[in-house]
Amino acid sequence: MTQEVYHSTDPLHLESGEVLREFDLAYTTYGQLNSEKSNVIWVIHALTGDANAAEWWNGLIGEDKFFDPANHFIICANLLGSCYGSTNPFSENPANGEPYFYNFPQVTTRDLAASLERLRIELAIDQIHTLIGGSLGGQVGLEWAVTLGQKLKNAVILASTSKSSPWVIGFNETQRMAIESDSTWGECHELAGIKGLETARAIAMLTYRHPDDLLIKQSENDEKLDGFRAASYLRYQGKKLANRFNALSYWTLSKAMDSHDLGRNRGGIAAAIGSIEARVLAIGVNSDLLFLPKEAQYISQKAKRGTYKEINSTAGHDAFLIEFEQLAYLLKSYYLEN
Ligand SMILES: CC(=O)SCCNC(=O)CCNC(=O)[C@H](O)C(C)(C)COP(=O)(O)OP(=O)(O)OC[C@H]1O[C@@H](n2cnc3c(N)ncnc32)[C@H](O)[C@@H]1OP(=O)(O)O
Ligand SMILES: N[C@@H](CCO)C(=O)O
Repeated sequence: MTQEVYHSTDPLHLESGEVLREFDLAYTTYGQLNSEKSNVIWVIHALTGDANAAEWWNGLIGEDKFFDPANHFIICANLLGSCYGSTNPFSENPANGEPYFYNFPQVTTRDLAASLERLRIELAIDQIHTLIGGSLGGQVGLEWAVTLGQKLKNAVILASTSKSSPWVIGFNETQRMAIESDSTWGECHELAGIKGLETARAIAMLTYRHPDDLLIKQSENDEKLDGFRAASYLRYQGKKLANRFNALSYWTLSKAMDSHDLGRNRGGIAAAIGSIEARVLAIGVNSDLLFLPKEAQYISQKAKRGTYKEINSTAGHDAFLIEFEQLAYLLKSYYLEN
């Protein structure tokens, strides 16, 4: 495993019209590029993930796992705006030498894909065998797949969509409202809005799970009036994220998710999906209440060479981070068929 930081001094022109004069992308690699340069697996993390894909996807990546560093060159970069080593709102703004804080520019999923493209060029990777990402990672993956053309062979898009629905945007807005209601929001330090972030994560968790999942794991054994397990679970999850993330990065990346519209300036989403040269495997989760299975099905239907497969789980949206055995099985059958 290697962990590196790519520093770009070439300005990144963002969709908003703003410019990032320079930026960093922290990235992790596992395994070696083979002599044919044909074994690249590029992983894109979700909203609060990091570049260490073999940690959070440990059932899928690692020795004797589906993506094995003995055979594959696996790479994952921390997304721009996130707080795990890439340029984010707490990074120094080269225009004034101060952290960006609330002046960090709006970044879109297309901008995030453009930053990954810079890293690909820097690493002289001419061919990506498989690009794989879930949720926000799937959105960025789709954006990148459109521009990669024949440099990409397979795009695996998990629990994601070609355009963020009003439902997704609505949930993201309630989470930002929670952050805004924190009296420390607006202050310039890493704990600004942190209590609000706890609430935001608690709201988000309800969209990442399914009612049946909570019924199985958080039901009460005794008859009580208060102190419910579901309540302590959500509070715990809020604190857990607040201990490893910050509200400004969360704000930035949730806005990026809202912005996602593969068809923007491309004649609509059907045309944009249809322009992807790679094979596309869209995987939905039957219990996903956030990114609905029909959104993944749509991607597979509009792709020139699309396949749809489904994870069966009570886990809800986050099943793509949990159901490793099914994922490995679906991937294996997909590669055998294609
Ligand atoms: C530096 C980094 O960590 S960044 C990279 C890691 N993160 C990512 O990549 C983001 C993607 N990952 C995720 O979103 C999550 O980790 C997931 C979806 C994969 C798994 O989520 P989890 O929180 O582990 O699963 P789950 O919903 O079952 O909750 C289990 C946790 O809730 C706790 N819990 C369960 N029920 C309750 C309850 N009633 N009250 C309080 N706590 C509870 C458990 O003790 C457990 O705590 P732990 O995480 O400290 O072990
Ligand atoms: N649970 C995921 C978000 C949903 O894809 C994360 O925290 O990154």
